[in-house]
Amino acid sequence: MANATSRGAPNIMIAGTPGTGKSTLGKELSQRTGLNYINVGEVAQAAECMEGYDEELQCGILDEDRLIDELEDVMSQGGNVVDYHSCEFFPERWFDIVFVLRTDNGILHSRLTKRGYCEKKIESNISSEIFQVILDEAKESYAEGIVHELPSNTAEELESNLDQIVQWLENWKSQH
Ligand SMILES: Nc1ncnc2c1ncn2[C@@H]1O[C@H](COP(=O)(O)OP(=O)(O)O)[C@@H](O)[C@H]1O
Repeated sequence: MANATSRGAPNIMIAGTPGTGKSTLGKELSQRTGLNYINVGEVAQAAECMEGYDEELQCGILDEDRLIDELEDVMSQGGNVVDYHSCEFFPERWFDIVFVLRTDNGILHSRLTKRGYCEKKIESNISSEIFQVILDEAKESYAEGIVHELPSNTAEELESNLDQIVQWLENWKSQH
């Protein structure tokens, strides 16, 4: 079974409420570091890992077991940046570090409005962000010290987050 010591490069999880900037950060990080970017929502669609549709929240319902099977090989190899809103159902052994992006309510509201989400979906996501649902789930699911909260409101914060993660990656490489 692959673990951090047998992987040639680390696996990084980028989690957070929709609209907090996961794909913006994840894609840019991949470009700067050469890590493989995985958008879990897109993989799930392409590999038909959906098991229905939530009419109220207007989103697909993920078949988590199928998705995990689908990603197992690539995750075992290491060197991935994984973008998905939640991370509590992934195997803990997959990730060397988990970042949870956080965005102020007003900013998040305007990003989700621009995205064309219905009011119910916006409210549900804003309330999830207020109650830091994703952050708490991540903390409950991964070892202490693995989960890090990152502010994601401005271009300056994006740049600072990228710098911090690139620095962490350099340290990881020098230690493995
Ligand atoms: N740190 C940031 N500062 C300002 N705008 C951002 C930041 N991160 C993301 N955005 C913008 O917010 C919107 C949502 O970002 P996105 O990466 O698609 O979020 P997610 O993948 O979490 O749903 C996009 O329009 C993006 O350009």
